[in-house]
Amino acid sequence: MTIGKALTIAGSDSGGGAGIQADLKTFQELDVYGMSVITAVTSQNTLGVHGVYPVPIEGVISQLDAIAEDLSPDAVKTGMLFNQEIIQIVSNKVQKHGWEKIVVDPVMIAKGGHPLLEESAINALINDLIPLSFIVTPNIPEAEAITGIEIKSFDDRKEAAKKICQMGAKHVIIKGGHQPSGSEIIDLLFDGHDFYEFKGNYVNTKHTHGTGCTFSAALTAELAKGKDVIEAVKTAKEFIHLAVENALGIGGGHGPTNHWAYKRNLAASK
Ligand SMILES: Nc1ncnc2c1ncn2[C@@H]1O[C@H](COP(=O)(O)OP(=O)(O)OP(=O)(O)O)[C@@H](O)[C@H]1O
Ligand SMILES: Cc1ncc(CO)c(N)n1
Repeated sequence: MTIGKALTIAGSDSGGGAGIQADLKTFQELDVYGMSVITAVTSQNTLGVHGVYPVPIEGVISQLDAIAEDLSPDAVKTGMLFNQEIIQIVSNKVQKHGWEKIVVDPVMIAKGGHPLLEESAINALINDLIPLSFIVTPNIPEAEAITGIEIKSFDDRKEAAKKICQMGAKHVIIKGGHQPSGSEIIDLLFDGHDFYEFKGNYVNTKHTHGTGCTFSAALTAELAKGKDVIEAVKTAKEFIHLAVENALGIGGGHGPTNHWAYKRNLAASK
């Protein structure tokens, strides 16, 4: 039996709804073997971020090298990278080890407003990581920070997507969670030539902690299985939609999504 192998390079969320924890849960649910490089430990719950503790750079290097020596990931995602030094190391190692299917989720700010990336690191993200990416998955504020384009309309989003591909990304998907279009949320994919829209009903809930991480992890899992980008985005959108629709109601703030929902729904429909 061959099994897809996916690696997440991201921060730990003690609350379990976002970051490394969301990524590994998602990989598991999509039948992909999950591995992790932890860049920072965060103390968080559904109410907010209490603290951020970056892993010393030697620790990040050592985790990346240990994986490269023995396990070759079929797809790799990056999440919270926190600072310029970590971004540059990740960029070097990705190139050195010839890892190809790189999904860059340019995590910048937690739902409650706490920064998860130092502002001085945005240039490193643009110069060192985006050019290596197979796909970048910004939300609207992240796309604005990367491109300097203020996104108010769908046309602004298209312009920002073009600019991100010009920076060297093979694909970009600008997610619509921060700007619902009526009763729908539209995620916009650009492959350098064409635009594709992925639509889903907007679910009126405050339980959206980790939606971005879960979406990009599902996308990475599908790429690790060898799916093409359109198929992978379709599955990722379905996965996150069901996860939000069936949120667990855990915690007093922005609760986690339901990582079991996609597989249970699939099993029930058989
Ligand atoms: N209320 C919702 N109902 C349905 N789908 C949603 C909802 N909120 C987000 N999504 C979906 O979740 C995915 C992530 O979108 P979003 O724009 O929220 O990312 P994000 O802001 O990066 O998340 P995070 O805050 O975890 O970083 C997208 O596919 C989006 O369509
Ligand atoms: C560790 C971590 N990564 C990403 C996010 C964004 O959802 C978060 N809240 N925490």
